[in-house]
Amino acid sequence: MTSCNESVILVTKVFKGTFVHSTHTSPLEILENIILGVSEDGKIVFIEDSSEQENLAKRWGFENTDITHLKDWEFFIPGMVDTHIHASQYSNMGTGLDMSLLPWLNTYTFPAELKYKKTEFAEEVYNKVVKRTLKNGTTTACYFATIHTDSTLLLGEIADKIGQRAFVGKVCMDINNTVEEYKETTEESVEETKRFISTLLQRKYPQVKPIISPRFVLSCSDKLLKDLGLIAKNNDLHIQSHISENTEEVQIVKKMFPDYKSYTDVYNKCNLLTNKTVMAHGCHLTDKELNIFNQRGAAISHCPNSNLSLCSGLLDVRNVLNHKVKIGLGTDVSGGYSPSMLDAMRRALDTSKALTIQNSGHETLTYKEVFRLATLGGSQVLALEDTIGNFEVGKDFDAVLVNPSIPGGPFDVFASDTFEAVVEKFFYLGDDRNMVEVYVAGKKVVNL
Ligand SMILES: Nc1nc2[nH]cnc2c(=O)[nH]1
Ligand SMILES: [Zn+2]
Repeated sequence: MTSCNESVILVTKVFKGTFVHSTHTSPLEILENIILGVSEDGKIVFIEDSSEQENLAKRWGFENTDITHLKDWEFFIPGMVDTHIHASQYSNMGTGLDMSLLPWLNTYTFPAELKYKKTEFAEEVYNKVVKRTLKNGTTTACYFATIHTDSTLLLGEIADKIGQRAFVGKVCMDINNTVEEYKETTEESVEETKRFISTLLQRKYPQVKPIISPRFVLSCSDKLLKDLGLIAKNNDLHIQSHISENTEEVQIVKKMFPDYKSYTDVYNKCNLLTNKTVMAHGCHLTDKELNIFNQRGAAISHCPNSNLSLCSGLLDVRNVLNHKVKIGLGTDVSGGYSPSMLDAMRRALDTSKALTIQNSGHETLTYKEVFRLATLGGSQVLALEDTIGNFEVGKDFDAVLVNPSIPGGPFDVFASDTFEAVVEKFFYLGDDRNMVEVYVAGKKVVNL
């Protein structure tokens, strides 16, 4: 296929069928009878009503035989964005959820992360986590790895090779009083972070970028936090950490940092709260702290499976939205036991319904809203809204082809169903068996 007058843009893929996505004004749009074109470099060139097919074919130089027709009931959704996942905890996923956060970290998680000193171990797990999440429709993942630079670089290499869009973070921690081997000196942490960033950036992966990753306040000295804030500022980098996940953690932070006004104030004063920051959890943030998030343009990753599994808290997403703070969803593997963003959507709904049980005045989230959180919301959280999140001309084609009636699939579709009912069933009941193709920047990275 060639283009004519727009000679520099080559349309290499054309799909015809139904597209389901979110916009700022509508959490769920079902666009039927659509024709969408993707350029050689993976960008959406047009998305129009199929009645425009002939005009588009002339303008962009494609033939009828170049068009891929979606089958009955099939639809595309935007690739989902996991705004918080620990790649290194994937080997523990589905185990050890019988404790609250701090004992869980000391008993299961730090010993597990220590194993990534060996790059052979990292290689096996990181290949598996990237493949598993992609197969579940996560086209963008924001990963924590471990303190080990070489293993973390390997995670970046693997995400690039397999084709997932990713932020990759070398964990920074210079405090660990329980698993003493699993920490760095302050200098090591800073120097290795610099090495990690410069090496990863030199590799010029198109979709894999570094992210500054102080573990959380309880694992980092004041000096380390400040130095990392400076590195992020000087290099205009993304930042991720954890905040106000559990009440015990919040109390200890208060005691450790009596001169700061709040947990949020600690990160803020260290230059770690920017419009490229994503903080996981935030279950116990006050309205004052949410206002600081809003002012700084910082975002929250809501990790409802983890919040329930570790009995951390119930984040009031409606209140976060009312404060105009950017918010998306995270699996938080392995505090969360599922690698699936569909699960994150369902647990976000469960959490919102639990809040409604406690307070009938609470405005429950809808299934459409949690879909928006998993896609467009996630793109905002990672400051990628101009690149991904929904089907708009100029954005990259990150997409999942859903076949709701796949033989042997997890639910049934009836001839009497409306299209919207089938989309809703997929969100509540679907799984990776329904995700028959996955695209990142126009490239097919999963094919059943
Ligand atoms: N859920 C979760 N919370 C944390 N807080 C600090 N580290 C972690 C972690 O690995 N998982
Ligand atoms: Zn986490």
